[in-house]
Amino acid sequence: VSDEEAVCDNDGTCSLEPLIPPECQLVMAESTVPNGGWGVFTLIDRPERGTPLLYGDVVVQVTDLNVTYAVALQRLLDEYWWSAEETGGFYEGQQVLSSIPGIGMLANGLLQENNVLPFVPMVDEAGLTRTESPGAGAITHYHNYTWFVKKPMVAGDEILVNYKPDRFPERNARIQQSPASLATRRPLEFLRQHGFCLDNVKPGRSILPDAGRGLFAARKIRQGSVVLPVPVMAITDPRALDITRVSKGGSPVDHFKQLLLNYCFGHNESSVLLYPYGPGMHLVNHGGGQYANVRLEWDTVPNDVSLTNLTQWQDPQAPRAPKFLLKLVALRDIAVGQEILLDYGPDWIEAWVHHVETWTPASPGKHEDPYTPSYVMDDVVKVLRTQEELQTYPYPANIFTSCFYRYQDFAHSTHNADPTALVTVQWQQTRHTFELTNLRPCTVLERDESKGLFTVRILNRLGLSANERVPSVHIVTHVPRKAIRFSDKSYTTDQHLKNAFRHPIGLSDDVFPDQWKDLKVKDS
Ligand SMILES: C[S@@+](CC[C@H](N)C(=O)[O-])C[C@H]1O[C@@H](n2cnc3c(N)ncnc32)[C@H](O)[C@@H]1O
Repeated sequence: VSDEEAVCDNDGTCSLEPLIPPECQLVMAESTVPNGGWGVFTLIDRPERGTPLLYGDVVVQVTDLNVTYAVALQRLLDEYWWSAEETGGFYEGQQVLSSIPGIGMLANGLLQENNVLPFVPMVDEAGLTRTESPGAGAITHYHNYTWFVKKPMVAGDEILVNYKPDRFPERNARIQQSPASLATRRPLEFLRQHGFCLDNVKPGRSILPDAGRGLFAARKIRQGSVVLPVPVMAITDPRALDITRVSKGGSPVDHFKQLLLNYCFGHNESSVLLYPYGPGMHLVNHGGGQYANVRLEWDTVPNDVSLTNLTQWQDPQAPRAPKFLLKLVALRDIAVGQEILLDYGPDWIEAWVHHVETWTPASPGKHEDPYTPSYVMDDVVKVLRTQEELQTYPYPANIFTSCFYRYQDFAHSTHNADPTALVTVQWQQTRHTFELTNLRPCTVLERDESKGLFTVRILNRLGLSANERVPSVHIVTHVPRKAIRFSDKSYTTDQHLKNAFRHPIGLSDDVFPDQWKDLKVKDS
């Protein structure tokens, strides 16, 4: 097998280029974990703890999954999704799951053997405000979820993330939990020959109006070469991404689509959606005609997989789904810093044009009660208001305050047999205090201006485990400003806007497998 392929210049001159650019530092290749599917490997030594592995992942928050049709994404649910406790998405809805389609989905895990650790995602609307942009609510606000080296690695090592045993019972049952006997390193020659480079690109703010973030070339990319591998996972019924909100009386009040739909591939003659995973693809925007500089093509063609088989693979008991691998290929030379653009196809363009023509901005709200996202409040509000002050000077109705507080660190010392007793403790920072799972609603009772410290009342939120729930009135003193944040109330962020754009990316007719075109009108 050759590790070189012909790459051609615009004038038609062809030369042999290695498949992996010599500067490449991270690749996707077959995992060393038995039944592990794809894995991620470093091509360089990484001796320093705390250094970033790659650019950060986007996180897509999925709220209140449709229970009737969720079976159509059973594989994703069982094997690939993370708890919103990890990503801070828990306030988005009543039940929230986080998809981390970059390293979070691609890398494998071996219980405590992880060599990378993620740090909190950034959250912002990438300039697409609900009062100005038809793109508002069409992109995820959660991004730059970066994985950092936890244990020094040498070139060839597989990247392993931490799957908590209770998080992926199905996946953990599938993979062997015997790290001592497992070699999690591959020879560099193998990785260079069979791997796909993951760091040809990097994220940035798109050059296109209303598009949000985008993906850019991190090095010169030659015409015909692979920009990114794009493994995909099938969602066998698009209704799995329908959200039906039910009124208190029990009747449906709202039909809406999950934001995740905008990150899927689809075809108008098929009910199958393909959800890409691995870093990068989620940030590739649409550029039509001459603006497109990449196309998608199959690396591993799923020709022998019928729609029936595809549906059966959703069953967690069925053998592992076959690898469906697309790749983004450069249509021409792409210079460093150029945005990577893919033609999303005529259906997407038509839907977007219609959306822009019919879109109306969200009303800015009542004068005294304007909408302001929590991250803007965190930037601008320096003096936090007490409960008493809020009576006269309320915050915008869409936000509330949250505190980083790990009750289990104090539960022992504050235990009181009387569940109605008032308990007061002094805030202390422990090793895990600033993990997002410890963010919980709180109200500010007092402010000590001179010391910049606050006294707060700690409250409970959905999703907290029993040992994290405060039983009674729980007051914490000496809380620093950095431990208090603004949070958005459930269902108020842009991804819940009723007029937000929803449409999958179109896979072209020749790429979308014929055997999955179940909606195709048959020639008589
Ligand atoms: C796969 S995402 C691309 C990444 C996205 N821009 C982000 O910031 O997360 C697809 C969504 O990006 C936006 N988008 C992509 N191309 C666009 C374009 N040419 N013009 C406007 N919006 C675009 C649309 O909201 C679309 O549904």
